[in-house]
Amino acid sequence: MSKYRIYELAKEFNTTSKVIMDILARNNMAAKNHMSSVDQEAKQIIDRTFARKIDQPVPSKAPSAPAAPAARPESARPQPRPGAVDAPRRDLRNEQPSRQQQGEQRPHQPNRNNGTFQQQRPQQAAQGNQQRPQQPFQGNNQQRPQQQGNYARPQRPQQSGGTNQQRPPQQGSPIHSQQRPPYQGPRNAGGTEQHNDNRSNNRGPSEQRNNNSGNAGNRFAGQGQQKQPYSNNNNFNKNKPHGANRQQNRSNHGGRNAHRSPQPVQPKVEPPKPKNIKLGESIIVKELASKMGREASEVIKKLMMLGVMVTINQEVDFDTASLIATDFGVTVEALPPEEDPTEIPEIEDDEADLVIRPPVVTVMGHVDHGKTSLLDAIRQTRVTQQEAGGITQHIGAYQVVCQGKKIVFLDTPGHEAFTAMRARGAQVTDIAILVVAADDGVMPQTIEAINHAKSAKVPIIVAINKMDRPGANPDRVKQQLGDHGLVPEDWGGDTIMVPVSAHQKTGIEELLEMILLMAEVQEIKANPNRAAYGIIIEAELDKGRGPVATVLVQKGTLRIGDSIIAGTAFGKVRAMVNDRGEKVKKAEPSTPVEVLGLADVPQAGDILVAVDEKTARAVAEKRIAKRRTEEMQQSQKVSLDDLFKQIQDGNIKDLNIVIKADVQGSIEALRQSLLNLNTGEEVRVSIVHAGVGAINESDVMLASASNALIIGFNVRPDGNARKAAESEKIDIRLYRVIYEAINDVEAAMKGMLAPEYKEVVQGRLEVRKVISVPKTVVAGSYVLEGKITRTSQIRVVRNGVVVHEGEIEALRRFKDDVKEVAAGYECGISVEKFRDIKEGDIIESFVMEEVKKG
Ligand SMILES: Nc1nc2c(ncn2[C@@H]2O[C@H](COP(=O)(O)OP(=O)(O)OP(=O)(O)O)[C@@H](O)[C@H]2O)c(=O)[nH]1
Repeated sequence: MSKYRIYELAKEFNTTSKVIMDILARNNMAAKNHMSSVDQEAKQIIDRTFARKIDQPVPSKAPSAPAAPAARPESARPQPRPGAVDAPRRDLRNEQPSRQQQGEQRPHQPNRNNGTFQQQRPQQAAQGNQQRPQQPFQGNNQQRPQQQGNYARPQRPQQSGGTNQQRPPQQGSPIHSQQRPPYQGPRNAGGTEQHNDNRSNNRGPSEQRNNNSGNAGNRFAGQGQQKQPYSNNNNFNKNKPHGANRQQNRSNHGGRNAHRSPQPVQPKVEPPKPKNIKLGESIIVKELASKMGREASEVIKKLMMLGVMVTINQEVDFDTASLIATDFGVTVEALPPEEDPTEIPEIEDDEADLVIRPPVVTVMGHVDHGKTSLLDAIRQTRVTQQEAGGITQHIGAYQVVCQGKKIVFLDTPGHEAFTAMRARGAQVTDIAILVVAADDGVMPQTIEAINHAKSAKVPIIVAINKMDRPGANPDRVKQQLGDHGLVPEDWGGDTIMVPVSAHQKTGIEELLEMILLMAEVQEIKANPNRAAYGIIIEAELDKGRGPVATVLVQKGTLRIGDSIIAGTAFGKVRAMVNDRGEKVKKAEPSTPVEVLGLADVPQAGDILVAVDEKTARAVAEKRIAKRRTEEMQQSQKVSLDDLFKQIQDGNIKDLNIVIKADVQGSIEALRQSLLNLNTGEEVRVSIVHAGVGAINESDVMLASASNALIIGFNVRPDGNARKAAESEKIDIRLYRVIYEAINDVEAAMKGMLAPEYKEVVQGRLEVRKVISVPKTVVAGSYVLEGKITRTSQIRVVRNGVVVHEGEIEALRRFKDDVKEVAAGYECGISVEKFRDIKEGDIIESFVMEEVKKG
């Protein structure tokens, strides 16, 4: 008969000897100690006990198999409890083959619950063993669904510091579950006994308060069982890792909440997610997100991925917004552009209504290459000579006739100061004549002119001027132009180049023919039968006639009586004068005319449109309001405070200027020249306002608000403006020569440039005697080192602390005023506005020297 020692059995079932002895004791088989031997019958009981445990169902939703209990330290293992040891069963299973190999008689698994052990312990059976006898061994705890709810329930982790004993059996109720955070791990870090985990139940006497083991466990299980059938299986938890329990507990919460949730759970309302949205030209990120039913952060994230860094309140343009929307699977529809109340919608002309019109030509080129001379030559040969009796009027543009066809020349000879005007000229121009002096060749402004024409997509005809000059070298000019993309026709290129002499009036005819040829090729057309549309070439305030604007009509026909608007000026065409000084009743496309009747002086480059009177007035008012706002915003940017602070901080300073002049051309010249002074970084010229006409009170008030000076060119301030300027201390400068104005401003800027100073200490003196005289205090001092001069700045230092800094009132030796006292000499000093000088004070003399910039 086989004998088995207790400790051997314990080892075999991977448990303690005490567990084995307890099992045997319950079966009336006493064993003294772990060395005691037991017989085969006892071995079978132990076998059955542990085999039955294997068969006990395990919840189906239990997490994946926990770590083998064998891996845990002995101390962490559960105390022996009858029929409740889960740990060994796993090992037992693992060991089954070996036992079978040994030929052990194991009870048939399905029937093992009917064994003696079960029958002898009805209480145990009530805990669940009887309820699960029929379950076949699955070999997988997870396939045992019924146990899930019950085993987990008593194991719910307690709140930190809590004990199971204090808890009612319902401690794992949904309310508790909801109130507790799902994981209390960190709080328990110092003592796992706070877990209501069965693993910790048997760690020590004190910890057993918290556990469900032994009677407590059974009682607890029993209570649970009364409510729920499988509560006894709480013991399974003993071998579950913390995580598994917590996870299980969490999974149970939902289920129980579903049954008895006292608090209604608000379903999360998902914002609607439209499939299609409409977008304007731009949209704020926040709005875009809400339109798509998304979180702004999602949109920002997508934008960031596109490399667009924006905040929630920033705008993105239509294209960017469309990209983002597409990314979210939302289709985008473009909203029609919002109507700008300051804009007048342009009329689209029907192709069939277009007829040939004269080309508009601009003459461009470097300084002194002969633009004016060429224009004069053309005018003289074509206007004054051919149009007998016609007196050429200088209105900024004129028409010539060649081969019975008209050509319009814009009379805007170039100079650096006219760059802005010239750029505008290129926009109204059909053909650009580039004047290049045959002797001088291509110069910087020649290249600039080429670029202007190219950017305006205006074809260029080159006039190689001054061909009469001895140094004329047209081939060199052609070569230089070739380097800039203008290859002459005779060299295989497509640029027409005509050698001319403005002086000798040679080549003019050929040049005009070439212009007509190009106009033909370009098919320059316009619809004359519609409301007039043109550009302001020049505008001025005429003493007798009021505002006079030279208009180049581009489309439609302008007639006397037409209601017109140009920029902020509106009115009715009262009279029109052509370039020959003749009064005309209508002006067709490509006709330059002087227009009288506007209420205000428009700006060069403004678009003139003929509209009904009501619209003209309304739009003009809106434009005036818009301009005022813009001017206000501009002037607000540079307040006195800001300027002062910027100077102090050494930041960029703004020299604000208001320009008033007699004609628009002068304004443009002044503005451009002044802005060209903005080469350095220290002072920036800013034109806050520019207008035609006398300097008025409102100009002074604007200058006052924006800390600006006023430059008047060929204009004078009126009486009110003078008074206002006096009271507001506004500097008004009046000029008759543009360059004088520019020179003055340049000088003022240099004066304004903040010079950098550094302190240079000259000497140190010691105050040895203080003498009070009726009006001042004289400090009898000795020059310790260096020197002191009458113009030195001084600082009085007492015990290392500067008590005063200022200037010298008097510097004397004996009774004579002196300019300078050197080291080793005595002198008498009185300090300006400072009488508190004391014996022993040190006087430091220093000067501030400007740091020369390289
Ligand atoms: N020999 C000669 N001299 C010319 C010819 N055309 C112009 N000049 C002279 O060149 C100088 C400049 O001529 P302008 O017509 O004033 O030149 P511009 O390009 O209009 O000059 P800005 O208006 O200052 O840009 C004047 O002294 C002209 O007399 C020419 O065909 N032959």
